[in-house]
Amino acid sequence: MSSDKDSCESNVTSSTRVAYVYNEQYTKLCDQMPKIPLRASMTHSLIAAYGLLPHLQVISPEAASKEDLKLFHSEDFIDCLRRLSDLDDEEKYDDDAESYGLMYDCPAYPGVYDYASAVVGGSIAAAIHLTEGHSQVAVNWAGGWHHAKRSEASGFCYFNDIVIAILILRQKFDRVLYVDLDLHHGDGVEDAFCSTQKVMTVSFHKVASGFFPGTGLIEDIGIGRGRNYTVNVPLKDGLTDEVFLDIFSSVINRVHGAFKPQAVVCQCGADALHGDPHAAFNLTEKAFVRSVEYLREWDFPLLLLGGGGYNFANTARCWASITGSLLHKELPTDIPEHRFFSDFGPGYELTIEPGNQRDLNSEKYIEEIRERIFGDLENVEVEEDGNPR
Ligand SMILES: CC1(C)CN(C2CCCC2)C(=O)N1c1ccccc1/C=C/C(=O)NO
Ligand SMILES: [Zn+2]
Repeated sequence: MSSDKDSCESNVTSSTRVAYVYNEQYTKLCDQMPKIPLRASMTHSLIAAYGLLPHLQVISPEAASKEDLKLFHSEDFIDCLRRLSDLDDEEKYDDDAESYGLMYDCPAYPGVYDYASAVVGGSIAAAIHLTEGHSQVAVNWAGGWHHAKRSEASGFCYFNDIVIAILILRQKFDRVLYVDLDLHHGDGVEDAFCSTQKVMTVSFHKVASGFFPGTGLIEDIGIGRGRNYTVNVPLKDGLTDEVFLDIFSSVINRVHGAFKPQAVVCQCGADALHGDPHAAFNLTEKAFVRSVEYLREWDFPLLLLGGGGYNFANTARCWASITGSLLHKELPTDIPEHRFFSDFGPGYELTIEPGNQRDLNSEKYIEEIRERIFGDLENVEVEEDGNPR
């Protein structure tokens, strides 16, 4: 006779369990990223402080091997990053470095190879967890580095963990949907899959003159066989939760109907939040939580990744809120006492205030881009293949 506990445990099936990539060494390594110091620990500590760890299936990652990295990156780029990462500062920059983007925004600071390959290992572990059917949702908040190219670091992204995770999902799922919620265009992932019908990339991001990376225009819809399988939703400063969720749900609904994805990867870069130093959009965590809830409703394998996010307390608030929502847990508004409590002042609350910048996204503008995207999606038709998931 199983006890209540056993029976309640047994009804945690693969479809309700949420896999969560974490181990102490991994998080300490991610904490060392110069531009986001301690952000990984702040996110994990808040999730732990809300008592969510016992409800998560923690998966401990290993660093990606060179073979793993070669699924997407060129060997010469991998070798160069390895070499530069082991040097200390003086003889750091040879002309190789420049051609691989390993200067300026992406310095090959000591240990960057270990950090970047650990993060790829985290997203690989999450993707494998989904292809093996152990859970329907897997989360790697330290992942999401969407700008990295095959042979070039870019925008503070060194190895593209997202592309490699999608390639792994593609070993089992015929059609994979990639959704990018980061403030910046997910150019590295779009470039990797712009000429295939097997991966549809949908990026919601700010477009403005001089704003990085400068790509992701509405007319960029993919090339060759991949034409119409790239979707870009260019948005302007002042975006609100309501306007975002309206365009998000209408576009994603059409994408779902046209592309019929069998697995979804969603990059949840939190630099689109109000309070981020970019000070671009007025979004709160509700925009992210509701977007993920929307994707969750389709109940196919879902991989969630982090990305940008330079107001570290707000980034932790956003990703902890998403994690709570995945577990159908209502999190109390008051931030629990924990190691980083003092960073959550002055309000010490989980919710983020909406920004009040003027919204440059007029109704007319939003209607124009919605109609344009709907028109392009009319050209997408996938035959319902017989393959099981
Ligand atoms: C160096 C960081 C990554 C940090 N950062 C912070 C510093 C203070 C305010 C924002 C940037 O703007 N950065 C960038 C610099 C050059 C090019 C790209 C990015 C960001 C990319 C990104 O977030 N993609 O999703
Ligand atoms: Zn970003």
